[in-house]
Order: sequence, then C-alpha cells, then structure tokens
Amino acid sequence: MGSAAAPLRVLLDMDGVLADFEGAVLREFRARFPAEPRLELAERRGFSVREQYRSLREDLAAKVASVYESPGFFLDLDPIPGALEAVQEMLHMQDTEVFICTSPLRKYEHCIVEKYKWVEKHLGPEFVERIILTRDKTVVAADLLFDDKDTIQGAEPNPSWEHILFTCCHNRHVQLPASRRRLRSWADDWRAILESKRRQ
Ligand SMILES: O=c1ccn([C@@H]2O[C@H](COP(=O)(O)O)[C@@H](O)[C@H]2O)c(=O)[nH]1
Ligand SMILES: [Mg+2]
Repeated sequence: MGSAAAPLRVLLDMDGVLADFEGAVLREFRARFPAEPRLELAERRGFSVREQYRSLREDLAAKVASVYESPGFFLDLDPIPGALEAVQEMLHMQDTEVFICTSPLRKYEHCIVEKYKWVEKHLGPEFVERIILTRDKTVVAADLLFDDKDTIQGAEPNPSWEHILFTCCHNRHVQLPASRRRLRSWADDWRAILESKRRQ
C-alpha cells in the first residue's frame, strides 16, 4: 500500500498580498505631508517605498517611514480585494496547509502586535496560530510562496518553495524570466497554480 501524499504547503505574504500596505502609505503620506511631493501608485517602482522617496528628496525617506512606523498603521490596513475569501477557501481545501509568512519592520514596536491583531480581526483567532514571522523566508519549508517582493533572498540559497510573484504597484513592470510565475490579483487563477504544484 502506497503512503498518502504530503499536503501542499502554501505560504502567503501579508503586506502587498493580503493587506494593502502601498495604498495606506500613499493615503497617510498625503494626509500628513500634503505640501510634499509624493509618489502615486502608478509611479511606484521597486520594493522599497522608502528608497524611492529618498530618490525624490533625501529627507522624504524618513517622512514616509514615519508613516508606516506609526501606531495603528498596520492594524488599519485594508485587505487586498479577494484576499480574505481566497485564504478561507484555501484553508478548507483538502490536502492543503496554509500559513501567513511575513517580515516585521526592523522598528518592530507596533508592527508585530498589529500584524497579529490584523490576522485575528480579518481571518479569526485560529489563523493567528498560522503566522510565521521571519526576516528570512528562505529558511521556511513549503511548496509555494505568494509574495509581492520580486527578489527574495536569505541564508538558504535554494529555498524549497516556488515563489509566485503577486502583482503589486511596485512590481508590475518587472519582467520575469519564463521559468517564473505571477498571480495578477486574487481574481486570477490561484487554484490552477495550487493544482499544478500538487501534480509536480
Ligand atoms: O519600503 C518598504 C516597504 C515595506 N517595508 C516593510 O517590509 C516588510 C515587508 O514584509 P513582507 O512580509 O515582505 O510583505 C514589512 O514589514 C513592510 O512594512 C519596508 O520596511 N519598507
Ligand atoms: Mg509583501
């Protein structure tokens, strides 16, 4: 008798995949610094919003960082459209394990507890058990990682997961090699990605 196949393990990033970090940064920056130049979402390039604001003017880097380091910022993030429904559906799929894999800010005072509270508020207390908080996602073992950061590096040069690039304002212009896959939004066919991975 053959042994049962291992479940498919899926990691979901939080900022830019489940929670709308970029939309909130722009909204709060505009509210707090209305006279300063800002980057509309269509102008965003590169993962780091801080570095792109620095390229506009050196002191804007600290100003934009002060927005996402403020108390309440992470807790108040809006869910990305379709994300909560997709996560709940994925959670109830047979032979599938779902975890949230998210990196805290280096200035972690508010960010960490608010990420936990956000998950409890939007996905329920049981989902808090499924949070993996790490600054190095390469050492976490899984089949798939949905993440908006285009390049994910760390201590492990050959992570076990396939990185599916989740489209976000800052990465939509990134040209991926043919070997890499994207999910354009939660309305895109994430189920087909899971099924294709299951068959590999
Ligand atoms: O310009 C930026 C953009 C994001 N961050 C923070 O980095 C992490 C990213 O987490 P992921 O798990 O990769 O989504 C998060 O804490 C963002 O707030 C940043 O520091 N600077
Ligand atoms: Mg992210």
